[in-house]
Amino acid sequence: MPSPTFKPALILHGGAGGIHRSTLPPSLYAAYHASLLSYLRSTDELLKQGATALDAAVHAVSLMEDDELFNCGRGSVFTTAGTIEMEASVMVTSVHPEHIQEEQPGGIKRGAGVMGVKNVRHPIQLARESLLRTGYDVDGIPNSDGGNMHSQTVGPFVEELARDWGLEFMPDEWFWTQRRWDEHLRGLRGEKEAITMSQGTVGCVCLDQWGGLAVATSTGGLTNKTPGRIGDTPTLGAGFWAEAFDSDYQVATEAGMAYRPCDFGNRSREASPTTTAAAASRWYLAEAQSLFGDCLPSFLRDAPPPAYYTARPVPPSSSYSAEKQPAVRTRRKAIAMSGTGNGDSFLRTAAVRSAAAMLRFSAPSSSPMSLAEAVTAVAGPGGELQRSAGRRWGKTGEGMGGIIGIEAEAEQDIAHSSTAGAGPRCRRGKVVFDFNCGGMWRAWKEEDENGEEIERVMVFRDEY
Ligand SMILES: NC(=O)C[C@H](N)C(=O)O
Repeated sequence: MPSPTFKPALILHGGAGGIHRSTLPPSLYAAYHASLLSYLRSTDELLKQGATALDAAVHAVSLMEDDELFNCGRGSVFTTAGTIEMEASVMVTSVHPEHIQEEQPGGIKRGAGVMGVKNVRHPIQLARESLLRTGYDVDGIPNSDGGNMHSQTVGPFVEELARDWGLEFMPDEWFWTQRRWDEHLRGLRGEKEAITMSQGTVGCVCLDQWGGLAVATSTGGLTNKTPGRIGDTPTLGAGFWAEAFDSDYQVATEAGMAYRPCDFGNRSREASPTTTAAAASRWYLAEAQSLFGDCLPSFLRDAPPPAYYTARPVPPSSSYSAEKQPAVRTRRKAIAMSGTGNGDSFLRTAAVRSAAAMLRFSAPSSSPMSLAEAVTAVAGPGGELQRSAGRRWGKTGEGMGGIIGIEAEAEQDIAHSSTAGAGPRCRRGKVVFDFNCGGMWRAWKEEDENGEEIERVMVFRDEY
């Protein structure tokens, strides 16, 4: 286990949709606010006591599954047939490369989704068990945990597993709520909702003290969905995602090396061009050109360096003195996201993995994207989700939604530096979110740059 050097961070969402000031009564706002604040605080407390990101995120979502305000667990919406079919998922990653594979709970499978679930009180706990029980240990030796290596499993088969694994079951009446039933009936009659809360999926993203990130998401789906419909919530890359990647780069200057601080893509603190990865690629290309000259194929001999992601370049040859050798920095980034909204649109756009890919493949370049920018590009106003609705935007609910996430970063010297192996330098996570519709219920906690704790609960862009 790496040392506990990260400041925990977390964000919850309680759904996004056509929520407007004029139709949101103060009493309903107060109820959501109180629930979200209390779950935020108890989850934060767990993280501070040393819980893993996975356990903390599952804790938060379990609380929301019991709270009928939210569209998950008790309080789930109904299908056209008047049944409840729930979906949930979890995924983990870590800022530490060795942590994810070897030691982080869930590191083997990384992500798991369950769908078409009935009567399981906490579908999120079923998703957690599905993640942790793999049938094998990290070395591939079979064990008897009763699990398998599948990433997605469906009811009623997954309910059998839930029984075997000792999860709690509840009768239909537990899940039935008047509010959702009325919504179901109004929907069948073709009446419009004043507040389209049926999109109230819940999600939680946590960063723990060890640099572990986890996302947990749970939903009843969309009001009056067709029985058997599978949404984005249990589908990897559509409604949830977590991944980590190295953006290695070399820093070489005449005088030695330059250090680029961890900046989460904040343009106002952008490093100078001489310290960017693009500069490093140029440096390597120049080296290759001078060493191999005409032996290089013409596209490499004459071409400018690529602006896209490249594999880690080989360190320079031994003909260079120690002073002139560049420092090799590894900036490892870990991200996790949870989406909420029209799941069919999230599926069609592979929404959260698209955001992750934007970030991953824009680095290292002279202008790597931050997670905030990628989330906005997908779920912000005018973003990929909204565009995917075409002329149906605003009419069918298509494209509507929001995404929450956390980006964490650690920077290490891995060669040619007196601090090589000194461990990660940056130990904060950055909470991000955006949405393209009236509102998104969300609550978050993080540390600002001065170490001050920020605690917020909001639904609109501005305070209620
Ligand atoms: N409430 C939601 O966010 C709905 C969910 N994304 C779905 O389409 O199943």
